[in-house]
Amino acid sequence: MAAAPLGGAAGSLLQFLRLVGQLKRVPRTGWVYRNVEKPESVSDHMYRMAVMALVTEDKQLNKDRCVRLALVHDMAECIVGDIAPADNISKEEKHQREEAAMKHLTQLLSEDLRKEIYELWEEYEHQSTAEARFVKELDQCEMILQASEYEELEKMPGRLQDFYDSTSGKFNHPEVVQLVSSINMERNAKIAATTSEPPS
Ligand SMILES: Nc1nc2c(ncn2[C@H]2C[C@H](O)[C@@H](COP(=O)(O)O)O2)c(=O)[nH]1
Ligand SMILES: [Mn+2]
Repeated sequence: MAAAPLGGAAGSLLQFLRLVGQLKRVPRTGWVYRNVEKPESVSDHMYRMAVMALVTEDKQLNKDRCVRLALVHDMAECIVGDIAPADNISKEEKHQREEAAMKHLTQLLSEDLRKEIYELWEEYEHQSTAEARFVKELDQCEMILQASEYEELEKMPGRLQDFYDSTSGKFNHPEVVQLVSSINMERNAKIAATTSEPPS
């Protein structure tokens, strides 16, 4: 006999965690559209962003807040999916869908947690703090790092160039600039090695 769904706070928390768990099964649309084999999930992406925030040396940033922002920033995608620029959905429409999803998700939590998580999402969405702006840079840096790893896995250097073109010039934080420079140096060496190989 199926167990009756839990009522009250325990049931709501379980429902919240089940919804968030769906992020493990939401593939990142940007890779799907480029036919990447076994594209990462949204939670994969957020996990490495949280680690990137965890290892920042910038003492002017509230590191704990950065980790929390990374873990929450795409949480709405467990309900609305991963909306990519190629979907041509307006910023307003995307914001409305994600706002409604975050309200639904956080309504399942206690008042304190509801406020904490919703405010983290709003902070990132509105880019209203240095921490939120830093995490946005991590978002885009993590994406181009992942793109370089897919190019390596598929042995197709340069295939995902548009991810680099669209993020070019968007990095300002010194640690992120350094990381992006390292990613580009390694990637460009691989591209050069391929183009200089004698035809087989
Ligand atoms: N082809 C591109 N896809 C992009 C670009 N920027 C983001 N994306 C993809 C990556 C995700 O699947 C999705 C949204 O990413 P968020 O982390 O912002 O939710 O869109 C791009 O420049 N080119
Ligand atoms: Mn993201």
